[in-house]
Amino acid sequence: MSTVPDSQPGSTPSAEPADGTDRPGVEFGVVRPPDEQAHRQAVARHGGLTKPAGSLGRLEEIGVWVSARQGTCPPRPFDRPRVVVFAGDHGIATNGVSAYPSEVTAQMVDNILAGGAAVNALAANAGAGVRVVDMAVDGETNRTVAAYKVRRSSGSLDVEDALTEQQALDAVTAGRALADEEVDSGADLLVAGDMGIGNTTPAATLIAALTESEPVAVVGRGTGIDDSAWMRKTAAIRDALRRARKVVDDPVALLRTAGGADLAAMAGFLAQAAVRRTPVILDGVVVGAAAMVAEELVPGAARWWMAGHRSVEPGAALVLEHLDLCPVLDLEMRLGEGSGAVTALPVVNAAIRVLGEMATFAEAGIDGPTESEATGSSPADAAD
Ligand SMILES: Cc1cc2ncn([C@H]3O[C@H](COP(=O)(O)O)[C@@H](O)[C@H]3O)c2cc1C
Ligand SMILES: O=C(O)c1cccnc1
Repeated sequence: MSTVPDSQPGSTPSAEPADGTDRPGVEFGVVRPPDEQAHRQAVARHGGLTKPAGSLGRLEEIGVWVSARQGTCPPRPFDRPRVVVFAGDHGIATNGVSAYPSEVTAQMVDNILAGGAAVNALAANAGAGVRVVDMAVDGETNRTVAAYKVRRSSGSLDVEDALTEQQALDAVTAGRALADEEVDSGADLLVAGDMGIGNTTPAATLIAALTESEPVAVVGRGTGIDDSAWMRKTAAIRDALRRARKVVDDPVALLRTAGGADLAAMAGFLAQAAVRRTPVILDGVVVGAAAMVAEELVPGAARWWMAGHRSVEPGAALVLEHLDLCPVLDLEMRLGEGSGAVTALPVVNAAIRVLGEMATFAEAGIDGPTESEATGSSPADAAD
């Protein structure tokens, strides 16, 4: 069991400035580190299992990672993994930065609700439940889905802030509440997904701002844009970045300026998952951008996240480097929705079963390594 008690669900937004600025902030509890004792036990257990030391490669590291987050060795199979897909439109989509029209966002929300999206199939394969929330869809969704809706479409970030101050706070607070709801309902692994035409433009802008990169280093083809759309998208990132760079030290202001309600809610969700000591598998470039802001909101949160995959979007590689994360998979995926994260989940489950179910040399009556072989280090020893 964990030696550190669980943090309580999030407090309400503070009426007082929380961040040294003259405006109200959103309060998060403290992020505690993963359990070191469980980590050590898991490394030791891996060393005694009936295989040459280190032979299961990164599968060993992943099992140890889960043990340390669950505070127990061997780790438990996940009981209730949950995906929350954050849907929202972006004004910038009308500039021709996506290969698809904004109407697809609302249509895809219905598709996810009907079980027909990629994330539904991949989550079913991994035994994960899927929920979709409308943070800023430019259309009507049902009352349950829209319970946390902040506005219809976030602003066009090339010429205006994506959100007002209050909307940015409301969206981060909504994400925090959603993580609390899921954890309080028994979720023991969380995944954030994205659905929103145009959302790779704000994602790229946030990544450029936080990694001090130029637009051409972060811009990607998103849904599959052609060269002229690529140029419009790069120009939009450049224009948004001029304003975003001025607020790069203030995560809520950054989300207000160059994010959007969906990205802000994802950031609150990922930060609160860490506060609640609930492991997360990150998805691609959009979730990655939100994760980078979440780490600014709540330093140390990234220790509770693993990278499910390396999206082909160039910004995704910058996120992985910035957060020092090594992806489980590299399948040339570029979809979003949480699809890369739930594709990685069966591998994570495999790592859990290996650590929990394999026999030790002693149990199986198998000779251990000779002394010279026993000195080799195993991937499971890797620093966490
Ligand atoms: C049918 C369809 C399903 C999707 N599922 C995720 N995305 C992904 O692609 C979009 C981001 O790319 P861009 O910035 O180029 O618009 C978002 O909707 C994202 O969730 C989809 C896109 C489409 C068209
Ligand atoms: O990596 C992602 O999250 C991604 C890539 C392309 C389009 N939408 C999302």
